[in-house]
Parts: sequence; structure tokens; C-alpha cells
Amino acid sequence: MARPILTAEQMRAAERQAIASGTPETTLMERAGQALAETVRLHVGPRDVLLLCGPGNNGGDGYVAARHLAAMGYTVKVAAWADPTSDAARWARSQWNGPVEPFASATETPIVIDCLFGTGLSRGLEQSLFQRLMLLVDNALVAIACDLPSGVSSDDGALLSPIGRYDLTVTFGALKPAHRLMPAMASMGRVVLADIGIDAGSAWFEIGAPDLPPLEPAGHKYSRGLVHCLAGQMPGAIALAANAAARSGAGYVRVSTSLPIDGLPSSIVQTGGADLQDERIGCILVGPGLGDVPQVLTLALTAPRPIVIDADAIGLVGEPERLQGHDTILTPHEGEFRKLFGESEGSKAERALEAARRSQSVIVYKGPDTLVASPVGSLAFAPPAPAWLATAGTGDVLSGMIAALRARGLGPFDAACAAVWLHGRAAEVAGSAMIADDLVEAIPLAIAEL
Ligand SMILES: NC(=O)C1=CN([C@@H]2O[C@H](COP(=O)(O)OP(=O)(O)OC[C@H]3O[C@@H](n4cnc5c(N)ncnc54)[C@H](O)[C@@H]3O)[C@@H](O)[C@H]2O)[C@@H](O)CC1
Ligand SMILES: [K+]
Repeated sequence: MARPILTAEQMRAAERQAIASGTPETTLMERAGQALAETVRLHVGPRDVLLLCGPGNNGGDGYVAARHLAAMGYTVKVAAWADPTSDAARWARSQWNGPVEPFASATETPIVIDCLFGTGLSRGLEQSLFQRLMLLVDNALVAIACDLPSGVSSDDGALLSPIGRYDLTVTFGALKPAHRLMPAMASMGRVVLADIGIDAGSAWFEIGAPDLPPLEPAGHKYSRGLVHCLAGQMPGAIALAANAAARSGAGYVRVSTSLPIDGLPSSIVQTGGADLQDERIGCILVGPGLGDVPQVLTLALTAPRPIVIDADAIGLVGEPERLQGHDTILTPHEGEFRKLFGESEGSKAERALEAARRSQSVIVYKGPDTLVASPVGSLAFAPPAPAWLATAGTGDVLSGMIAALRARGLGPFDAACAAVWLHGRAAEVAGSAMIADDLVEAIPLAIAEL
């Protein structure tokens, strides 16, 4: 299931919309606090709980959760860093009939719930506050963030002040960009999304397990999708990509190469020439192991077919506007992105969307927080992928997977999203000691699970 992602401003608008439709703000807060308490009950055993409450509505959620946890039988302590400043938070505070101690006197507790600041954080926490918070969080058996760890900038995932490591983050209505952007995402633990009755429709979302095109009973290798790979100076990389394409369900994978490539399965056809006008081609793949051979990219761009442009070919594009009018998917990592699009301002999300607009291409902006952006403003955030994907050749595997799913008939944005999800899942299946070749072997297993 794809989960929606909203900026802080969009979240406030959705909240205003819910209030205008007759749901009072205190009801939303009640639902949020109750969901937080329920999540603790479901995920964590019956140990003492400390809730740390801030002045805004994040703190309000904390007072509500304290009431529900106490009713569930937990031993609950509440420590406030400041008195409530919003009406809803004052209401929530008034409903909590236990003691509230000053933040400075809070001591280490097995379960710590950080309800200091959420989407309303406007600057870093003062030093004495973040130091004490980090101590309590890092010494807890289980640390839980209400909406966001305090110190995280909701819209871009930046750390406005240092944060500890959380086991669980419970968010409401929609995920926020920071839940899926570095560096913040690395410290959030599992992110649980609670429904509080807000309509959180958005063009931004977290990628969920894909629906792949059904296989036609009367299908044949061309209708299943023909991927045409263009080799370059280092054919090992394109061989990996071609293998990945074949194992992602392409009906037919061809590689144009001037040098025979050893070790390719015989089902992958090697050709000397490259007839890219062949209308049966579902997707062309260019870039892995290409080297400095710009004429191969130019050749690919003469073909009126979908193209995946990866690795070396990204650096050969020149101006992103050159790609307008082509049906292209680009798969840059950070260095390749900056080489093609320059040093632009803004969050990773904004830069990905701007790059997609300029090039009129789908951009797969890779990294520990991979994003897929479309020229019309759709933006997909990858769920966290295993750290062991950071090894040679995994990018080649991804580009082959995207080319296969594009050739199988998915649109460029959907093909990229599906491949990113399956790539992460295949890495989990392959395990932490995998090499890129093992990742290829794991693709059919990941697809079989769908
Ligand atoms: N938007 C929604 O639909 C809902 C929001 N809810 C909760 O409300 C939260 C947002 O509430 P708020 O907008 O009140 O924001 P916060 O509770 O995140 O914080 C706002 C308060 O903190 C102060 N502040 C900001 N940065 C500070 C800093 N570095 N040091 C000291 N003070 C600082 C602000 O002046 C303000 O008083 C969400 O994160 C979520 O937990 C929930 O109650 C459910 C519904
Ligand atoms: K928080």
C-alpha cells in the first residue's frame, strides 16, 4: 500500500479542512494521542512510560496518550518542557489528571515517548534540551517519537539539532517527507501511520509493493517486452543490467556489443549491430559501463522508443533540456545528478521535481533515500532499503529492472517505482553479504512474493 506524504503546510491545510467539515481539533488530537497509546500497547511490553511534552500540539498528543496509557494499566510519568500554548494542547493537558514534572527532573525510564515538537518545529532545540532528550532517548529500552523526533525538519529531513535513535515513530494522517529523507529517516525506526480521519490525498507518497502487468496467456517474447541494451567500454556492467532485465520478466533481452561478453546466459542475445528502429523494442538501456562514448547515447536518442539513461550516459547528456520530447527515465546518484543538473537549492524532493521538469523525464534520484519524480509533479519516496545495497553493480541491476518493467508495459513513473521497490526487497531476500550478482538472482524471488 502506498502511503501519502504531506509537507507541514499541506498537513495543516488538511487539518483545517477536517475542522471545517465538522471534526473539532480536539477530536483530531484525541485520535492522534489514542493511536499513539495503542501503538505502544501493540509494540511494547508493560514497562514504565515517560512522556515528554512540548508547548504545541505535539505535546497535546502526548497528554492524550498519557491518559490512554494510564487507563491501559501502564505506569505513566509526564514531564513538560513548557506549558501548553495552543487551545487544543491546553485542553489535552486539562484532561490528564496525573502529575506533570518539569522536564529538567525527568529521569531515565524504560519507555520514552518524545512529544516535544513535531511539524511545528521552526529552529533547532536549545543545547540543554537536546542533550537531555538524547540522554533519555538513548538510554530507554524503547524510544518512540510522536510524529517526528524533536529536532527534525519535517519538510526536508534535515536535523535542526542533534537527535537520538528511536525504535518507533508514530505519525498521523500522512507521512512527512522527513520520514523518508536522509539524514532524519535513519534515526526514526519503524514508521507507523495512524489514521485520524484526515483526508490526506497527495501527489507525494511512499512506494508500496507494485502491481505488475498480468501475463497474457497468448503472449510471446516480444509482447512480454524486448529490452535492448547498448554496451560500451566496460561490458561487465551492461551484462549485469541485462541479466537483471531478463530476471525482471522481460520477454527478450538483447545486447549490442562490439566485443563478445563472457558469461551472459545464452537466452540473452548478443548482436554486433544496433537496429534501434525496431518497433518491437519496448525499452532501450544505455549507460552502465558505457565509458566516454557519447555517440552511443546519441544513437539511443535517435530511436523513438522509451529509454533508460543510467551511469556514464547521464554525464554525456549535456543539457537536461536535450531530453525533452523523448520518453526517458534517468537514474542518477548524487554525483551524477549534480553533474547533469548543477548545484541547485532546496530539499532533495524539490530538486528531484525540478530536474524532472527541466528534462521532461522521470528521475530516479538514487541514494539511501531514493526518490522517483515525474515531470507532472508526482513524487515517490522509496521505503528504507538495506544498507548493503551500497555495493558495486547494484545501480546497474536497478537500471536493468526499470528497463524490463518499462518494456513490459508499465508507464515510466510506475516502472521506476516498481523497480525501486523490488530492488529493495530483492536485497532483503539476498541478505547482508550479497554482491550485485546475488541481487539479480533474488529478483525472481522478490517478484514471486507479490
Ligand atoms: N496537523 C494535524 O492535522 C494534526 C497535528 N497534530 C500534532 O500537532 C503537531 C504540530 O503541532 P504544532 O503546530 O503546535 O507544532 P509543535 O507541537 O511541533 O510545536 C509548536 C510549538 O513549538 C514552538 N517551537 C518551535 N520550534 C521550537 C524550538 N526549537 N524551541 C522551542 N520552541 C519551539 C512553537 O513556537 C510552538 O509553540 C504535529 O506534529 C502532531 O503531533 C495532531 O494533534 C493531530 C492533527
Ligand atoms: K516529537
